[in-house]
Amino acid sequence: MRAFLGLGSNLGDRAYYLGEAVSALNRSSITILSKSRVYETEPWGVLDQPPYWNQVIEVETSLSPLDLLHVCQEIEQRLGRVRKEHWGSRTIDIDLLIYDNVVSASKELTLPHPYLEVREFVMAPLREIAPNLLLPSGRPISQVFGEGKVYPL
Ligand SMILES: Nc1ncnc2c1ncn2[C@@H]1O[C@H](COP(=O)(O)OP(=O)(O)OP(=O)(O)O)[C@@H](O)[C@H]1O
Ligand SMILES: Nc1nc2c(c(=O)[nH]1)N=C(CO)CN2
Repeated sequence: MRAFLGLGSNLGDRAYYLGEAVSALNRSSITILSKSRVYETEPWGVLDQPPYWNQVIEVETSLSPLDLLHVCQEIEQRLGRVRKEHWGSRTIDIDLLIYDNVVSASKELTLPHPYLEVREFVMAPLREIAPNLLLPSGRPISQVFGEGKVYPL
């Protein structure tokens, strides 16, 4: 199945953390189909934190949504992610944005990602690699812009 993952980092060597996360995802059960450019983005939600670097990748995977989530969380742990405040700074964050047409609303995994369409740090890289995507809301991605300024590196 195809899925889109959102990567973000705003602590430490952001390029290192994004690069390590992408290469850690390129494993037996996950094939990376495409990667967006990296974008420097203004913090969303909690504003007084360092700017992020964000990227979106498209993958093909045989993993279930939950197993894919757990792989992402394992990579976050390995890259030293420490959860302090919600939406706070982190070395690396890997979110499941979209997984095929799956809609799930469990606390552990909500799909599509609940903030997908309101975050320009997600929409800009996603629009770059999937310009004809029809969003879960039914709107074409070319017509949907989230909040926040983004600057492609
Ligand atoms: N689509 C999803 N992708 C990633 N995590 C999810 C998703 N849906 C629910 N979660 C749950 O959200 C919990 C908190 O994740 P995390 O701390 O990364 O949130 P955040 O990245 O700070 O905020 P946000 O989820 O708004 O991006 C995780 O333990 C995970 O189980
Ligand atoms: N620019 C930007 N802002 C954020 C980000 C992020 O990845 N990029 N992640 C958050 C929590 O997931 C909260 N705010």
